[in-house]
Amino acid sequence: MTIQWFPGHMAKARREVTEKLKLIDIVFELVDARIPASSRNPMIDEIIQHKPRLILLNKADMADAAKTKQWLDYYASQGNKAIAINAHEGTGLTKITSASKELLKEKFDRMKAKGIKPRAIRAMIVGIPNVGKSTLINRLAKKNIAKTGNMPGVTKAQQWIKVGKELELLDTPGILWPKFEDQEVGLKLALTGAIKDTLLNLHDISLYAIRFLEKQYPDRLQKRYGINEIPEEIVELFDQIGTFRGCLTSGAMVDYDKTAELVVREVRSEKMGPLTFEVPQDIQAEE
Ligand SMILES: Nc1nc2c(ncn2[C@@H]2O[C@H](COP(=O)(O)OP(=O)(O)OP(=O)(O)O)[C@@H](O)[C@H]2O)c(=O)[nH]1
Repeated sequence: MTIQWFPGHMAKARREVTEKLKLIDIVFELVDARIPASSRNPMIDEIIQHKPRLILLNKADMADAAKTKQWLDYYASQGNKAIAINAHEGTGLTKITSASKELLKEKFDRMKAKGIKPRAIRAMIVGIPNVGKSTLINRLAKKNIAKTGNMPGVTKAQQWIKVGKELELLDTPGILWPKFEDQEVGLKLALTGAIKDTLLNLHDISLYAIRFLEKQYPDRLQKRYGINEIPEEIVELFDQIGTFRGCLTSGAMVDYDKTAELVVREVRSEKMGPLTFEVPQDIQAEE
């Protein structure tokens, strides 16, 4: 599902997350490991304020492992705890509870010192559309969905999911909007499936993908499309790809629409191998 965001939707989404923050100890901020910066909500720090946060780099199976490591090191250097996960297969999920405990140690120690009975850590997942929130919730839930509607201050019944003995997760995630203002961010979001193709020109997306592969993973581009030497002219490159893969019109000319669609589909579908579209240096350069 991809939402069309308007100011009214954004305000409502923000309100819903803010409301639920009162119920939880920690936010699990889900981002796409292929675009950890571009898949964040631009106002996330302002929205969650000082609430402890665990960053989860999801879809790590589709990302370049060496670059995921760079991101994890970067977050650590910023004093943020982050974990790479694959919600689809369930990889990395066992670390979520231990990392949450570590982040909340002081708070829970203080509660203990005041004589408050130990309880499970309460968390909620937030993230932009399609980042894998429902997949993660379902993975963590297994069959342990418990209804606990009578918590103080809760008007609407909240469903809590028990994840082992030490963690409880709100069953509805906070859906926040992605960044829109930056053209490059938009292209990355489209390439990873976070926003609809129809919102951007398919040729622009494929051009971005090709330029990216040419720069970062030229060997994969060459191998996949039988290219000996990458030509300087992008049209020639499209011609070679289209010819190699049989994306032709009835008159045996290269069909650029089909070629663009093929490239975008293959970059998205892991046919090119795991890819990461941005590294921490990109955002550090902006800062
Ligand atoms: N390869 C891979 N795919 C994943 C992973 N997590 C989720 N997906 C896929 O990503 C797509 C979106 O996942 P959802 O769980 O529906 O995402 P969501 O954030 O709940 O989406 P919205 O309902 O739009 O907010 C689905 O096709 C999932 O199968 C992962 O770790 N690896």
